[in-house]
Amino acid sequence: MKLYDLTEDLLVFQKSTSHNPTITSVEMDSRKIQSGSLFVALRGFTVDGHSFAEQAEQKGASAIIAEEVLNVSIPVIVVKDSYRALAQIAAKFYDDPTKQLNVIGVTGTNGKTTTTHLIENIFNEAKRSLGLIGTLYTKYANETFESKNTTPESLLLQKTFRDMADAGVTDVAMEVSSQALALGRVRGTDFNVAVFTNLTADHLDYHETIDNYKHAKSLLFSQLGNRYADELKAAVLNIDDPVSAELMQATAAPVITYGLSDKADVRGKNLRQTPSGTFFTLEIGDQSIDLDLKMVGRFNVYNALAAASAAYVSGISLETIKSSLEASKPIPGRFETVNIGQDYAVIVDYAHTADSLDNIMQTVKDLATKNVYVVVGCGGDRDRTKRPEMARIAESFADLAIFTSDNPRSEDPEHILRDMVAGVQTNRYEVIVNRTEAIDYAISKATKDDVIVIAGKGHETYQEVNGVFHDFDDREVAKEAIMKRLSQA
Ligand SMILES: CC(=O)N[C@H]1[C@@H](OP(=O)(O)OP(=O)(O)OC[C@H]2O[C@@H](n3ccc(=O)[nH]c3=O)[C@H](O)[C@@H]2O)O[C@H](CO)[C@@H](O)[C@@H]1O[C@H](C)C(=O)N[C@@H](C)C(=O)N[C@H](CCC(=O)O)C(=O)O
Ligand SMILES: Nc1ncnc2c1ncn2[C@@H]1O[C@H](COP(=O)(O)OP(=O)(O)OP(=O)(O)O)[C@@H](O)[C@H]1O
Ligand SMILES: N[C@H](CCC[C@H](N)C(=O)O)C(=O)O
Ligand SMILES: [Mg+2]
Repeated sequence: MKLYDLTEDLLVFQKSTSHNPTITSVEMDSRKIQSGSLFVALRGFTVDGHSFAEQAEQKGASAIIAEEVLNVSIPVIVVKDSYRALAQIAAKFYDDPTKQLNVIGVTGTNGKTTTTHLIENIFNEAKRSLGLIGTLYTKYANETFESKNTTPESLLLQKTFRDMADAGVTDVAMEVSSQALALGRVRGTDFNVAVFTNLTADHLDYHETIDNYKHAKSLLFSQLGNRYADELKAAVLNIDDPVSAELMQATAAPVITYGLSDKADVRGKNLRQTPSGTFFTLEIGDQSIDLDLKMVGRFNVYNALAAASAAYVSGISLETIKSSLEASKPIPGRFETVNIGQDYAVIVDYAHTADSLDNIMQTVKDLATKNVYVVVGCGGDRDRTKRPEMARIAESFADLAIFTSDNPRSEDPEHILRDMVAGVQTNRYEVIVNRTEAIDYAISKATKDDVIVIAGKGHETYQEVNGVFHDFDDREVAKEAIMKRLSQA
């Protein structure tokens, strides 16, 4: 593709030459440049991509998109905002793949990974070919790719959509993080369905205020647009979360609501918890069907209702929704049980916000017949305000809370733990900085029918300390501790 064709829709401030080279690839990382690449220079959080312009030229780049005039001899197109330009160029270079796909974006503080997996199960059952993009991985056509971000930068995202469309994918379920929305990673993505799970405090290190955070989330709904031609457009909103009223105003698309209240279009009724799941009646308009969800917790009913709504507006029948939700497989690190024959329960869960911890602990407390222990920490270089809150919630539900390290990143683990302990109101807690020792300790205390919750890291297989990713998997550490105890018995 010629440079000018690729950039014809950009708002261009300056062009260094009228030379119009052929572009064979688009790159935002100078290290990946090959002969014929277009390099888009981004000002990042760590480094400024503009400082790699000369390197890009030496490696054979044909042209550069930048926010300033550069001292290179290849064509430079100066734009106001390289991130915006990148999203437009990427969509164009990969021939607008999302025009060919039914794209379902899921946003909200908690439940995105779970909801997208439930959507995947429903679409698989309906024999549609669905691609998944999110925290755990990108997955389509029987292949799985590692994720660095929950929502990738626009360039990788558009390439992924193109590969999906070429592989015969028809529908995509993707997690859309608030950071991705704020940074414009999904500009250029033509969403058909936008789903909102809930909003509670998180990521305030990044967004600073809850209003900014809310605003970032609302971008998914404001960019959803109107329904035109034969294209499906729908905003799927959780009516029981007050933020939905604002999102309803933000979107021009038709709205379908879900929730437990009577006012919802898609309703969950007659909830009944069992140790292995939740029975409820799924009502859509005047249709209703009983459903035996193999997931515990009221919050998972919300996730199921969100997934059911997205599937319903995409044309999938209630019967298919029922059978696929009933057969849903466990999601890695989400209420994942570690069971090697011990007589107490060990649950690994990704609750790393106050609201998710509250939900998971409430659910466990409702089901437990004996003592409940929780091992939990908070990530470093992340929202500090959630630390005392999470500690308070942990000790309020558990008979004993063991506070430990999550991913300390660049922070002193003792300092993070001090922030947590500032929130406690009882003495039902202990502090053990080393996460392996904390898990060992919890397991050494358990007796028959007790429940141990290990929260915060879920599926993660590493612990990040000062930029180094050490192998660490709560499920493996718990298994070893249980085995050690069983062998000593
Ligand atoms: C704060 C943030 O969002 N950072 C993202 C950002 O990194 P960055 O700004 O530090 O990039 P940088 O290293 O400064 O590089 C700037 C530019 O120079 C280029 N470069 C760099 C080096 C070089 O030699 N040559 C070169 O050209 C880079 O390719 C880049 O284009 O761009 C990277 C590439 O797209 C992202 O992977 C990275 O996400 C990091 C890993 C991150 O932790 N992000 C978090 C905040 C995030 O986005 N989280 C949400 C999920 C949260 C949730 O689910 O709860 C997410 O969607 O993942
Ligand atoms: N609808 C929900 N409401 C509140 N808490 C939830 C909900 N669904 C899941 N959780 C809790 O939040 C944790 C994370 O769930 P999930 O991974 O689905 O969310 P997420 O939005 O993808 O999170 P992240 O932004 O970190 O990727 C779960 O392990 C569970 O404890
Ligand atoms: N996407 C979230 C995940 C947090 C997981 C938790 N284990 C932590 O490290 O804080 C974040 O990066 O804030
Ligand atoms: Mg997720």
